[in-house]
Amino acid sequence: MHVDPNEPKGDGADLKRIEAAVRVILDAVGEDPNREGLLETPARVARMYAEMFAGLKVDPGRHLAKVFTEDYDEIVLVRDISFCSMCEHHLLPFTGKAHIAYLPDGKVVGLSKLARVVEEVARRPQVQERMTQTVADLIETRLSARGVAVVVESTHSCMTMRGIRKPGSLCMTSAMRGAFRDDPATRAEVLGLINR
Ligand SMILES: Nc1nc2c(ncn2[C@@H]2O[C@H](COP(=O)(O)OP(=O)(O)OP(=O)(O)O)[C@@H](O)[C@H]2O)c(=O)[nH]1
Ligand SMILES: [Zn+2]
Repeated sequence: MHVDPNEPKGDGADLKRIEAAVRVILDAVGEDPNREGLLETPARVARMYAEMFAGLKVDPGRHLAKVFTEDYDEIVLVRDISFCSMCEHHLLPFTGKAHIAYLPDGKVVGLSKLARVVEEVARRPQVQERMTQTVADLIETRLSARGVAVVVESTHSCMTMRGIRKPGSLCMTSAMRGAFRDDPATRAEVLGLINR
């Protein structure tokens, strides 16, 4: 099969089919997809969806494969990891911050890798609850952590721009595993650090 090296890469997404669908949508809302300002729009939107959904084709857990043996068994917390995901109900963005803490069991991971996991898990159509749990599951299983706490706070465009239209509303979700779930003092400690 001939592959044009200049053809935009869709990271697994079918750009041509997305383009065709966007043309249909423009037409259906009463626009003229052939007017000058909209000519390139279907291709732009196709690239945008490929980027926003790039996390569908990858295993975000691969970032947790490289670990460092470290004699440290207290909380590791990376706070304020910004992300942009897509609500699967309206295909509108929800954006905010994720906070990730874990209790290592003899091995720690590079701090940036926690942000890489969030970044990739975010790039899927989903609900915030599932995103929160997916991140927690990956860290718990790949690091065999004694505890994992994931707190996500975000603004859903589908609640601010349309529908109920409540700008400023914030949705918070959390997934607590291991000691953070079972031990109230450990849970209180991590929530104190996240909320500080
Ligand atoms: N639980 C949850 N709900 C979400 C998330 N993102 C969007 N929603 C909600 O999904 C729901 C979809 O409700 P529907 O009644 O099927 O759709 P709708 O008529 O567009 O709903 P409205 O937004 O109330 O106008 C809405 O209440 C959204 O606020 C999310 O991450 N988690
Ligand atoms: Zn929505």
